[in-house]
Amino acid sequence: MKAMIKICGLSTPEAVDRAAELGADMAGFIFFEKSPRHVTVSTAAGLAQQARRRGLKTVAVTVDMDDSGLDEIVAQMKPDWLQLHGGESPERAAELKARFGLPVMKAFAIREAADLARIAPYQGIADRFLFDAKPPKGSDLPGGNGVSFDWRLLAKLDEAASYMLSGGLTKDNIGEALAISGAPGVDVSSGVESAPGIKDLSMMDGFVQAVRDADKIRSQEYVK
Ligand SMILES: O=C(O)c1ccccc1N[C@@H]1O[C@H](COP(=O)(O)O)[C@@H](O)[C@H]1O
Repeated sequence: MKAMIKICGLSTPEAVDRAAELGADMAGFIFFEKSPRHVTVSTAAGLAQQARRRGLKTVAVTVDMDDSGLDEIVAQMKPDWLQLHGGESPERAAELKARFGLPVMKAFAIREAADLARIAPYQGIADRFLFDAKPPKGSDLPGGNGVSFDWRLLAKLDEAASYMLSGGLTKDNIGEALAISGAPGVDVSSGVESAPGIKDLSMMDGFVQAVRDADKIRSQEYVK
């Protein structure tokens, strides 16, 4: 089984190129001003065009954004996906899906089993779920905190569930994270950075290689 890979918080042409060369599936661009990964709409539009040309699906990462902000992003960046990383209700997610005709990835902050129950009203609305850790106390960021949660919680999810695992993933823990969770996809941001917001190309290499190594182990286990 080949895990889908999303590399998030890209902000330079070099990092977009490397994500494509490495065979990542999705490139995420952050629209959240407090984030060290925040990009302007015009920067994201240029990088997304480059990413699309190189075969990556592009994701606009937004947090409880209003209609006018979203209109501008969708018109200029033309994302393939909308990631909703705030407290967007099922009704809001459905409204945005219909408004833009785009698939929606809804993020959930997970600490305990009860947090996973919150996905129920989004079934049939969200095209994919994204499971991230709850932000640490005092953090200004709803995501991109480099914090993990207990991956065992995901092992009980329906095998057909479309989701990505995120939160504190690195080349050193991704093998274990995939083995424990069985996640069909992974999303990384700070785990491939040398400093907040600065993507490190060799860390990107290491992360993708570690995912592919884990894929091999998973497919051998499947054959057994
Ligand atoms: O990365 C950010 O700064 C960010 C800001 C606002 C919403 C979401 C954000 N990132 C998401 O967080 C996870 C990755 O976190 P980590 O750094 O690997 O722990 C991923 O889903 C990003 O889309």
